[in-house]
Amino acid sequence: MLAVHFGAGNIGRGFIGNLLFHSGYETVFVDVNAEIVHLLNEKNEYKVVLAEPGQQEDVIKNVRAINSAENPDQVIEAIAKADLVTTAIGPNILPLIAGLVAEGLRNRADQSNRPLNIIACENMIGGSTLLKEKVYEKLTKAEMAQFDDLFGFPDSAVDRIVPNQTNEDKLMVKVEPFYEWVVEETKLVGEKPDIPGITYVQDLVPYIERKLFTVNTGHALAAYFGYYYGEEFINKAMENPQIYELVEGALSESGEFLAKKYGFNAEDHAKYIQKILHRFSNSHIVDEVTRVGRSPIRKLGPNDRLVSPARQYSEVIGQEPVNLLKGVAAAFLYDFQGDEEAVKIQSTIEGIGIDKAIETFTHISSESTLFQTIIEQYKLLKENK
Ligand SMILES: NC(=O)c1ccc[n+]([C@@H]2O[C@H](COP(=O)([O-])OP(=O)(O)OC[C@H]3O[C@@H](n4cnc5c(N)ncnc54)[C@H](O)[C@@H]3O)[C@@H](O)[C@H]2O)c1
Ligand SMILES: O=P(O)(O)OC[C@@H](O)[C@@H](O)[C@H](O)[C@H](O)CO
Repeated sequence: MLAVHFGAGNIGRGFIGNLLFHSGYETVFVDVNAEIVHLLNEKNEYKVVLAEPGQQEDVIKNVRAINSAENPDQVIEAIAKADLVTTAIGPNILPLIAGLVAEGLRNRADQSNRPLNIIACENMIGGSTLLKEKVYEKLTKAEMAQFDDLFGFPDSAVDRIVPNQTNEDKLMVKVEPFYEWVVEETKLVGEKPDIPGITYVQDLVPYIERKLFTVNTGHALAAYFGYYYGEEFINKAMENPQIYELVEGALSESGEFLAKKYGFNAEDHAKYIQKILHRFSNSHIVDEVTRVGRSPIRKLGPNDRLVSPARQYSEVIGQEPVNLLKGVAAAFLYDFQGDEEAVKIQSTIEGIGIDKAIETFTHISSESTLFQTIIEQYKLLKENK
């Protein structure tokens, strides 16, 4: 069985490639990082190490790679032969691979009627759905009908903390022991991929909201407040009682609306939150606040981990969240110069002021009380910096 996976980065090698190997797949990674592509083709294997006492090592074999910037034709050929296509490249990159995916699927449909599933494993609501939309923008009406029959784009939620790697062995990936991969069964075509480790569900929305608005919401607060208080790493930030309290407070707020909206058992959700706080504090993982806080424009988007739970909390619970809005305010103070989006937010604030910047990035109306609280919190944090 052949899997084509876009993105041989942290989660691609550290999680998806790992599960694919143990499920019997040969994996072809598609990436634009020439060094990683070269090394994967030279070694055809890499190590995954568990970040825990004992540091258990796993060797992932049967892998190779294609540089899509240099050899797009090889990617098109690989998609024609694949039994599964997955991605872990980042939400902002999905539109950029749509043309190549469309070409690959078109070429495949010309040769056979074999169905194929394309699963985006990104931290966003509706990642595969977005990729499908972008692929369909490249198609004729007749091709769309043909693709509807042949190709499935089930959404998914993936959870495993994989920090940026600083190992001498450039292919090796250190990962946390925990993992979860949930895939929407109803949008699959053909046979269900037999991958132990995937949980298939009928409706993905509760699962992706639970993951994004707990793991990633808490992570974002730890990153933005960690940065604010001068911490370099997430586990160190979690040692600061002020940050811990803010993160735990935000998770209890998002948990309140999630439990009410989806009927989650409150006790189980409280355990889920405690487990996540424990994962953030893992001393065997060195995870920079700047990785976790990366792309703040994306993270401040109306459907992402800060604004969506804040808005939904106020709608479902009927009150304003405190900690979630502090998280939004802290993101507006994130001025890391190595992050293009952070630089853009700061120059926008300078250019049009914080009020207009909040409206621009969060789409929260300046009429709303949420908006006023974000401004107040932003000013307080700025004054006390
Ligand atoms: N790292 C984690 O803890 C984690 C966990 C769950 C989900 N995710 C999600 O997985 C996705 C990837 O995150 P990551 O941490 O692995 O990032 P990463 O930067 O380590 O990996 C992304 C990879 O995509 C490659 N890439 C960039 N443009 C490309 C293109 N046009 N075609 C092919 N490859 C391209 C990059 O070279 C890189 O190797 C993101 O959506 C992230 O939110 C990450
Ligand atoms: O990947 P991002 O930028 O959406 O979010 C950063 C981290 O919160 C994220 O990568 C987590 O480590 C991951 O989602 C854990 O499953």
